[in-house]
Amino acid sequence: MAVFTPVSLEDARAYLSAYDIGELIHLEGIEEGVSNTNFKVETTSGLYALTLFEAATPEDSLPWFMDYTLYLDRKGYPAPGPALKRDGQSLGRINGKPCALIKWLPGRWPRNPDTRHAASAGEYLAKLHLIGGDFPQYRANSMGPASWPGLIARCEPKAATSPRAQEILADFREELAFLKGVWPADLPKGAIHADYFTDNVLMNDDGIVTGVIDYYYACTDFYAYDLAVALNAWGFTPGGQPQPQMISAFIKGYHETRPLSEAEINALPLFARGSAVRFTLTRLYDLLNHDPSWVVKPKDPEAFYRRLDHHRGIKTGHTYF
Ligand SMILES: Nc1ncnc2c1ncn2[C@@H]1O[C@H](COP(=O)(O)OP(=O)(O)O)[C@@H](O)[C@H]1O
Ligand SMILES: N[C@@H](CCOP(=O)(O)O)C(=O)O
Repeated sequence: MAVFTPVSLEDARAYLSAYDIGELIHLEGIEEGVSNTNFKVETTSGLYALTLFEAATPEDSLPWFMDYTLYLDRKGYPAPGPALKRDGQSLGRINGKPCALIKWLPGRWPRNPDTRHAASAGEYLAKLHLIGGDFPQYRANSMGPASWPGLIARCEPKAATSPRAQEILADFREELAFLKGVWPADLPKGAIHADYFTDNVLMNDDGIVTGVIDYYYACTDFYAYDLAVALNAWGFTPGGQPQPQMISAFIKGYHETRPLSEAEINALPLFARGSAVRFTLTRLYDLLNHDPSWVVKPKDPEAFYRRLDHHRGIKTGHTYF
C-alpha cells in the first residue's frame, strides 16, 4: 500500500485552503505505487491527485518536475500538470513531506497490454519528445550511465552474502567498461520521461493513451535512450522473455510520429543494454536492502537481467522493427 505518510481530512482541508479549487468532497489513499504517497482528491471543482514525496524522490528536483509537467500540460500533452495555489506556487508541505496537488487523468494502466496498446504507447512517447523535448530547463539523468558504478558500489556490501548478486555485479563491471567505450555522445536529446513503464501510462478501453504519469525520474537525455527504456518495459513479459511483436508495435508507433534517424536506430541495442543494467541495478539494490516487514514488495531484478542477455545478441537496431 503506497500510503507511507497518513493525511487526515483536516490535514487535506487545511492544505487545500491555499488553492481556489472549491471544497473537499472525498479523499482516498491509493494502494498502487512504490515510491511516493498518493491520494485521490475530489473537490467541488473536479478530481486531483495529491502526492506526498517520500525519500526516493529528490526534493531539490521537485521544482523541475513541476515546471516540466506544467509545460507539457499547457502544450496539450496528457501530463498531470500541478494545480497552482493563489500565490502561484505548486509545491507545499503536509506532515513534514513536500507535496503537490496535480491533475487527475482519466484511464487505467493496461494490465495485459497487446500490440494495440504498445502502438499507442509508442506514439505518445514520440509526442512527449516532440511536445516537451524543448523544455528549456536542464536536469542531469540521476539514473544515467554516470550513476551505475556508484549503484554497483552501493549493492556490494549486501551482495557479499549472495553468490548470485556477486555474479550479476561482476558481469555488470565488464558490461559498463564495454558500454563506456561505445556510448554515443551526439544524438538528439531533450527532456525525457526515463520511466515510461506500463504502470505509468493510462489508457481508455480502446487501448488509446489518456494520460502519462510519474515524471519523477524525468531528466535531459537522449530520446533514443528513453525509447530503449520503454521497449524494455513494453516489449517483454513480466518475467523478462522478449515479445518481438510488442517491441515492433511500440517502435513503429514511435517512428511513425517521430521518425528515428539511422544513428538513433543504430544506438538502440546499446541503449537497451544500458537501460537493462539500470533497472536490474536499482531492483537489485532494493531487493538486497529489503526489510520483510515492509508492505511494498521488491521488484524482480532477474527479469531485467534477462533483457540484457537478449539485447546482447542483437546486432542492429533494425531488428527491433
Ligand atoms: N495524476 C494521476 N491521475 C490518475 N491516476 C493517478 C495519478 N497519479 C497517480 N495515479 C494513480 O496512482 C498510482 C500510483 O502512482 P505513481 O505515480 O505510479 O506512484 P509511485 O511514484 O509511488 O510509483 C498510479 O498507478 C495511478 O493509478
Ligand atoms: N519502473 C521501475 C520502478 C520505478 O518505481 P516508481 O514507483 O517510481 O514507478 C521498475 O520497474 O523497476
